[in-house]
Amino acid sequence: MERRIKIFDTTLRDGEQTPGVCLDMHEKLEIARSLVKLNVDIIEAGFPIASPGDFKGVSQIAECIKGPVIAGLSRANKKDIDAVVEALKKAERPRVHTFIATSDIHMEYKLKMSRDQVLAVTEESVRYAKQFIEDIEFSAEDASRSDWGFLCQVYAKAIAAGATVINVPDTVGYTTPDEYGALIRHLREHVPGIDKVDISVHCHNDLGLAVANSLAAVQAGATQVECTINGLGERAGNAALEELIMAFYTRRDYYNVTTNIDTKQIYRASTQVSALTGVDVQINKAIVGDNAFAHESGIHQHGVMNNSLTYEIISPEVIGMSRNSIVLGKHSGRHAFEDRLKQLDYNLDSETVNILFAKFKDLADRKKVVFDQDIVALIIDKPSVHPAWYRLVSYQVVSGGSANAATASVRLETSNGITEEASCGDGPVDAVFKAIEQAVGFAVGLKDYQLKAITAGEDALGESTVWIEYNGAVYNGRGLSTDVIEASARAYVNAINKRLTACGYPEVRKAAAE
Ligand SMILES: CC(=O)SCCNC(=O)CCNC(=O)[C@H](O)C(C)(C)COP(=O)(O)OP(=O)(O)OC[C@H]1O[C@@H](n2cnc3c(N)ncnc32)[C@H](O)[C@@H]1OP(=O)(O)O
Ligand SMILES: CC(C)C(=O)C(=O)O
Repeated sequence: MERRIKIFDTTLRDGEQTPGVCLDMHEKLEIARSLVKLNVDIIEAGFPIASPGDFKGVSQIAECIKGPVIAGLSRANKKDIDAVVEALKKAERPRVHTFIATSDIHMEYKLKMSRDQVLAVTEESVRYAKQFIEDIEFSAEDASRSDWGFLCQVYAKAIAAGATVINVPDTVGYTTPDEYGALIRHLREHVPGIDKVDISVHCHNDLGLAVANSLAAVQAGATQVECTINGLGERAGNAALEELIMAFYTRRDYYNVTTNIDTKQIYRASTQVSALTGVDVQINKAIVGDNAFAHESGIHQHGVMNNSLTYEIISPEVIGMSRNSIVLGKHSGRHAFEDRLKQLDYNLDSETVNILFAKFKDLADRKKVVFDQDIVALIIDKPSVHPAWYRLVSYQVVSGGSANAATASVRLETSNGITEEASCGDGPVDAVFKAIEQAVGFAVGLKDYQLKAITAGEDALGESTVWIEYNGAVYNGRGLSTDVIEASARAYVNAINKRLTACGYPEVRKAAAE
């Protein structure tokens, strides 16, 4: 009989640990809603003790998102556990996820604790959390590099103290499929009470083995898999949700397991997470990369024309990707546009549809064909996601001549009216950024800048992502336009708005004045 594997999504916690990724509360809620559509079993919403923003993100998700279990991460101490319990107060199905490292190297150099101390802290923290919340997940950080005998003792203590899930992380992506499978089997044979709890796996991708290791663990009896959309996460990332799910789906004959995931939501979730985090999906990425269903060579094309199964093991419709990518143009009407939104599974209120339709018409005027990706980009770019402090009204640039010098002027709208500034720069984008910086009146702290085309063709929609840094925190902004300078300016203003929303205007002004 097929076993059902629980899917624990940690895009909003471990995924957010991806360098350069910083999601605000609105973005976290948008992603959480997509995770509900995907039908994941557990959403790890964040690490509440980490920052007030993280706390707020977890509590908002706990309040607004119904259906999946909502988990919050804590170290193995009372202060962290209290923060999780408080943040999850309004959750329908709360879970405390507490962890402590068990490898000799982590215990000696990081925690400076003996094995006996770690055993005692494991028991205390699980017992403490259990007073408030029934569902407790315990993780032995760096489990794959821990002594197996000691690991069995730690998990036995956690289960005796009330853990409902024990997680076996490959924290540094060190293990191999055979070794990890053997570890899971060893735990199943040697940890008292393990048959009463879920066995979870959490794999990092440092050697590119996160998905392979997770699959081997499932074959060895793991019942829950932790993963992220697009494989985001600390360093090389975590096991990618879309790869795991499609491996289970496509090779059901081999793995003999099922999940509750609605595979048709995969492409949408991947696109959304990529846009909101500013982390591109590599073109040859399995399942969701641009080339995943592209056939370049003649022999392959010939085979696919005769029968797509010759070279396609998954059909793109299964992950919610439309085969017919040319859809709408400037002569399309509102009915066709609304119909397309529904096909893409966006059920938006009529006011949002009105705004999007106007943007679509504007885009269609500048672009011959509007692809599904363009429409999704417009939806993700919708203004309600971030309260705007500044709005780009217009800009002008003169560039060329010696040493790429350029001058730019910008007009920004604020609640106090219009502000206008001009500046020189090292090229048009630099000049526009400097003019915007002058208009807002404080040092913005540009950290990184990226520009890409959403679809192919000379009239493609350009997408710019800008990362700025303030007080150690990084904020990313995104801008869309068929004009790449305008896209860049919009992204810059968007990042500034996010930074102001996170830390408030007066504080920024004060810091700039000091
Ligand atoms: C493998 C993982 O992905 S684990 C999750 C990693 N994620 C993050 O760290 C992101 C969020 N982290 C943070 O914001 C901060 O690190 C905080 C708020 C958690 C802690 O900040 P600080 O108090 O400034 O401590 P700092 O991060 O410098 O050091 C970690 C401390 O926690 C201790 N610690 C680490 N893991 C654990 C644990 N599981 N249980 C108990 N204590 C722990 C360390 O020994 C160190 O203690 P010390 O201050 O007594 O030396
Ligand atoms: C907290 C644990 C699960 C973790 O993220 C890791 O070990 O990688």
